[in-house]
Amino acid sequence: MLNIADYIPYVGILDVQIFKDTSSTAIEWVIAELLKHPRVMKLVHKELESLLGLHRMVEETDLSKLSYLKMVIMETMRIHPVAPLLIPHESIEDTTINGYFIRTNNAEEFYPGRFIGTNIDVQGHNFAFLLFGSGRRKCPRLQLGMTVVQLVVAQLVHCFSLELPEGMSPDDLDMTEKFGLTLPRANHLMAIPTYRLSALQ
Ligand code: HEM
Repeated sequence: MLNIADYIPYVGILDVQIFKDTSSTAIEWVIAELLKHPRVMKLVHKELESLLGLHRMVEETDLSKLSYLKMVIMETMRIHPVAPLLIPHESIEDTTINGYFIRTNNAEEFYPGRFIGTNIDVQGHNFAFLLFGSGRRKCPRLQLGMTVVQLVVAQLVHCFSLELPEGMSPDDLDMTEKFGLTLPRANHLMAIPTYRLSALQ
């Protein structure tokens, strides 16, 4: 059995609290959402396999090609904002504002495909989506944070099939948050890994 929080080597090496808090929180939530949504996990595996095969690990230079994985990470961080004090909002009824249609109540639905065909990114230019803040006080380590989250998630998911502990179904997965300056899982995520890469078997 693997405690995902203990299995984040890049974060462990850099002994910087802010770095550990933000990046490891995001990584743990991404893996939790993937375990909760096996169909999305399959699509991430498919993207990784079609781009890299199963004979080598993901490298930093591969990340720009992993567009579905990036959407999964953005969708996870939209639902579980690492720095939650930028208050989240939700529409309580279907509405149109300045020509933009805003659907009711789908803010909590995990749907990475919502970013397809949009130019929404994490840079803080889209005020609907401010994962790292915006303007002069936005996160100065946005690039580092995103790169580490993408690389660690890509390597974990590419190298291992991750299964929930025996008898637990995706619907049983506890997604309780612990509110504070950051928004980690209330309980660490446990998963059972099996090697996928042929070189590692
Ligand atoms: C997934 C990773 C991360 C997320 C989601 C994140 C998010 C944020 C957010 C939302 C803010 C507040 C921006 C505002 O007030 O408008 C912030 C500020 C800040 N972040 Fe990050 N961060 C991440 C990673 C990191 C890392 C890795 C470091 C340092 C190694 C870092 C250092 C800082 C600092 C120093 C500030 C304060 C900036 C200021 O007040 O001028 N962050 N971050």
